[in-house]
Amino acid sequence: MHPPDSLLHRDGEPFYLPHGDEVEVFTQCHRQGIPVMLKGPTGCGKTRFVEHMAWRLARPLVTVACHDDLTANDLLGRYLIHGDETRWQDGPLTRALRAGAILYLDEVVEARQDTTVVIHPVTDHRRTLSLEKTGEVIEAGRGFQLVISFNPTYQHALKDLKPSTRQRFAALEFDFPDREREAAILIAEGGVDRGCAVTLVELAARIRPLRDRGLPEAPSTRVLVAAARLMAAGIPERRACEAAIAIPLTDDPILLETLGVLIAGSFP
Ligand SMILES: Nc1ncnc2c1ncn2[C@@H]1O[C@H](COP(=O)(O)OP(=O)(O)OP(=O)(O)O)[C@@H](O)[C@H]1O
Repeated sequence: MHPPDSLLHRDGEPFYLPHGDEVEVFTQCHRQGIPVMLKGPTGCGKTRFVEHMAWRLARPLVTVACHDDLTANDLLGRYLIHGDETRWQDGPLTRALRAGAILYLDEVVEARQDTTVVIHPVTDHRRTLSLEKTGEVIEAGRGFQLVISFNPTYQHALKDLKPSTRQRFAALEFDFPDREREAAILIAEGGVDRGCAVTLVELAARIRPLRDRGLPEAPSTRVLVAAARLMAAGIPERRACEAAIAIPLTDDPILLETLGVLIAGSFP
């Protein structure tokens, strides 16, 4: 999965504004063949970071959105019937290994533990995968790297990674960017001017503490970018905030009213 063309720089570089040393640490992990875990809330730039790193390291990117029906065979591949013959079709893990790609397993805790175990042999010194169904042993191509993401707030006792899985990864922590960076992202991605970007960031700073008053999720950089894009496209500011920020965040009428008041205060 790659960002739409509109999000690419002219030379194809996916726009990513770093918050620390994550680019250097990831580059070294890639060089040393160390798998990487990205931890952080939804919409804070993890996917964009991987897209950016794949571009920087000139590796293909294979992305899998994990869910609880994902089976080991979905990752490995399966025999499919073509006319009267059966042919093996690689799954994303097998394809990524052969191509020396970066394999990004998004929201990996959603996948069942028996599924996540199939990644073990490719995350340690073996870097090989034994495909029982075809009898093949696949060695990871040069440049192959496994990256997983997870959002610690979604986590509960039944949905955690096994310690033996966790300890195979180096981890990078992500959070919402600081105000200056978030405003710069809204200008670059949302196409709004600085004044509007700063107002949106300040609005988010007022909304985020409402989590203590029952708001299920803090507004992410993603929803701010969406609001900025609607504004840049001519949708009135308050309507853009309501459509992109308030209504997606909650169904609770009292919280919606509070959000409406905060929006009206920011965009009078
Ligand atoms: N540091 C950043 N640089 C550039 N854009 C960013 C950055 N952080 C967030 N964004 C913007 O926020 C949007 C959402 O980020 P992204 O899709 O990477 O979130 P995510 O952390 O992968 O979320 P999820 O866990 O839901 O998959 C991006 O499309 C981009 O517009």
